Formats: sequence, structure tokens, C-alpha cells
Amino acid sequence: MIKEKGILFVLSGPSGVGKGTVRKALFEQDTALRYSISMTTRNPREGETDGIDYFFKTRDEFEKLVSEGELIEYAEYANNYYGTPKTYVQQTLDEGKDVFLEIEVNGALQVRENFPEGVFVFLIPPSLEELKDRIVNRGTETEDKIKARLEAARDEIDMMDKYDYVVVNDNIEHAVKKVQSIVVSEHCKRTRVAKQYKQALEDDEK
Ligand SMILES: Nc1ncnc2c1ncn2[C@@H]1O[C@H](COP(=O)(O)OP(=O)(O)OP(=O)(O)O)[C@@H](O)[C@H]1O
Ligand SMILES: Nc1nc2c(ncn2[C@@H]2O[C@H](COP(=O)(O)O)[C@@H](O)[C@H]2O)c(=O)[nH]1
Repeated sequence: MIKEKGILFVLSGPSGVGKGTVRKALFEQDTALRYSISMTTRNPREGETDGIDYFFKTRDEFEKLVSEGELIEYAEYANNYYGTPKTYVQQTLDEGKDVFLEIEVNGALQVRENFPEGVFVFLIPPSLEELKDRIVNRGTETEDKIKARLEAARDEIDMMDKYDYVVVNDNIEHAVKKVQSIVVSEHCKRTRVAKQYKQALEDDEK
């Protein structure tokens, strides 16, 4: 019997909108999803652990991964590289497990080219003022970096039409429920049972 492949879910959106917060809350409820830990050249923030939050790499190490074709996508964002490891994603999908990426917009659009069957979700803030408050209150970025991230946010939000779904993160609980509904619904749509129903209906019409 041929094993059905897993689904690739991509959550994207401007810095500070709450992607990480929503993803972590979603993973507390949905244990079937697998999170792909990204590679980055940025320094760890307080409380971040190598191999859990990111695989922290030097620029040389990262560039070697790129040249060896080890990443599905990568992007330079706020003066650092970020990228998605190829082997983990492909192996996990081949095992029939769903993979969840949390990445910025340029990377997501590269993934779209190679995985057109993926499910692309864009998280937006209730307003740009609220986005600014969230990044500032998180307290992880310097003033310059906040400015750069907010500038990038405008161009990123312009790209939301390229996604399959747009979810407003006004309230964490609601946003998680919406993302979870997307996961469940896409799963139902693509499973063997759904295909069998479709086939049975087609046979019935003959
Ligand atoms: N719905 C919400 N209402 C209020 N605050 C929120 C909400 N969602 C997230 N936050 C807060 O906003 C801040 C940014 O959230 P988070 O770090 O998850 O964003 P992000 O999109 O992952 O950012 P980045 O792309 O920079 O990693 C955090 O302090 C988080 O607690
Ligand atoms: N293109 C990619 N973007 C990624 C990846 N992992 C994370 N990110 C995004 O980068 C920015 C900044 O992240 P931060 O942790 O420094 O705040 C944010 O939008 C992340 O979602 C990746 O593998 N590829």
C-alpha cells in the first residue's frame, strides 16, 4: 500500500504579529503536527535554546548549508539568514506526518514554488499600531531593529493575497482556533476517506 504523504502547513506574517505565540499554543493542542526547527545566524535571545527554538549557525556554516542544497528556502531578514532544513521536512512528509513551518514572507513564497500543494496561512495584526506595541512590548529588539521590522511589515502585509488563508490575530485563543480549523479541514479534504467518498459519489453517478 502506498503511504499518503503529510501536508505542509506554512504560517507567515510580519514580525511581532504573534506567529510564535499562536504556533506554540496550537502545538499544545495538536500533537500530530511536526514543527520544523529553522536554521538562523541571529544570536539566541534570552531563554532560547539551540535545537529547540532554532539551530543557531555562524554565517559560514549557514552559507555552506545553502551551497550544499540543504535548505528548502532561505531568506536574509533584518541582517540575518533564516532557512528551513530540507531533509527533516522531506523525511517527515514522506512518513505521512504533517509539517508546520513558521517563516517570513520571502521564504514562504519560495516554499510555494516547490510545494504548491502546501497550505499557506498569513497572520495579520488587528492594526499596525497594535503590531508596533507587540514588538516593542516583547522587549527583544533594539529601537533600530524595531524600525526595520516595522518597515518590512508593510511590504509583507501587501503579500497576503498570495496566501490560501488570512487569519487576524486579535485574540490568541481565537487565532489558534482558526488556524486549528484550517489544519483539520485541509486534513479532511485530503485524506484517503475523503477520496473514497469522492470516488463512491462518482461511481454512483455512472
Ligand atoms: N493576540 C495577541 N494579543 C496580544 N499580544 C499578543 C497576541 N499574540 C501575540 N502577542 C504578543 O506579541 C508579541 C510578539 O509575539 P510573537 O513573538 O509570537 O510574534 P512573532 O510573529 O513570532 O514575531 P517574530 O516574527 O519577530 O518572531 C509577544 O510579546 C506576544 O506575547
Ligand atoms: N524565511 C525564513 N524565515 C524564518 C525562518 N525561521 C524563522 N523565520 C522568520 O524570521 C523572522 C524573524 O524571526 P526572529 O525569530 O528573529 O524574530 C520571523 O518572521 C520568523 O518567522 C526560516 O526558516 N525561513
